[in-house]
Amino acid sequence: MTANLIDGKKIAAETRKNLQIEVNQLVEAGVKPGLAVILVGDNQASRTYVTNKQKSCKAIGIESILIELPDYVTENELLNQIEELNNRDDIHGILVQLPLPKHISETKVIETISSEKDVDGFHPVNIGKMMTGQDTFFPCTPFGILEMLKYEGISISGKHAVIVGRSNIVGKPMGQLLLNENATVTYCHSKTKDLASYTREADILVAAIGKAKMITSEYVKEGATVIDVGMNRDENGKLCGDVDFADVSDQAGFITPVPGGVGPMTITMLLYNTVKSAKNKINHRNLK
Ligand SMILES: Nc1nc2c(c(=O)[nH]1)N[C@@H](CN(C=O)c1ccc(C(=O)N[C@@H](CCC(=O)O)C(=O)O)cc1)CN2
Repeated sequence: MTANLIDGKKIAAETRKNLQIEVNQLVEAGVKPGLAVILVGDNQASRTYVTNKQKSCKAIGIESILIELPDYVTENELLNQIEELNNRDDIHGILVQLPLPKHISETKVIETISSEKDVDGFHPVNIGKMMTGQDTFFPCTPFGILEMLKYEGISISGKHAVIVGRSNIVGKPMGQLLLNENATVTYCHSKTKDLASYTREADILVAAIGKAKMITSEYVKEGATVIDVGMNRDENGKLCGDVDFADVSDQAGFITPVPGGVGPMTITMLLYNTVKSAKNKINHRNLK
């Protein structure tokens, strides 16, 4: 059997078209959605992601500003910069590209961003709302994965979802979003013993491990949906995921590629959250 490909690029393009219509409507109502992106230091991968985020904003009419800070910026200087953006009326979304240099606390940075402008969905208020099933900004990567599953008509309710990886930005919120959709969720991580005994039970397997091609067909149940969040380089320096795509394609029912799977949806959901924040602003204005 050869798995059905979940084409993230295609789903992202369709979603962005719909978002562009919403942006046009917002502009007509006098609100141009604005996103501020803060990049600290000179990590090449982070720079590429930030450039892609800005290009994607521009393509659908979202105003985006980039604030570049040197890697020796102090934590206080960064927090002051965020406070300034919190107070700007033309900025509806703020994100600080991660990871940050070691002398800066990610927790403090995330907590300083106004929860109403936290389009990354990392603020504890937004995480709490997600955990209690409320509408809010959801973290972009797991939110994008959820949208891909829905787009493909893959049912989630009653299914066993196994998440490999427990990061705050992907693994943990992924499990919560799938639980909210009535999946039975198992979390696995670096200390899990006999990983394959869990992953082979998964109807939906999400690999967010950070190890090139680690998930081979022995880890996958026949017909399972396999979502690859990995972003690694293989032995030839070629971009690859956490899943051995060629091997697992013969075993899975649905599979995402790397590149062209989860990545484009991550950026799309950032655009979605920014538009949502601008819409919230209009709704608040109309309530006054
Ligand atoms: N503040 C944040 N920091 C980080 C996040 C995040 O959601 N918010 N996630 C990741 C990086 N990331 C977005 O920031 C991201 C990673 C990868 C892609 C992507 O489109 N990948 C492409 C391939 C890109 C390439 O060729 O190198 C793909 O999969 O097709 C988008 C966003 C960590 N930091």
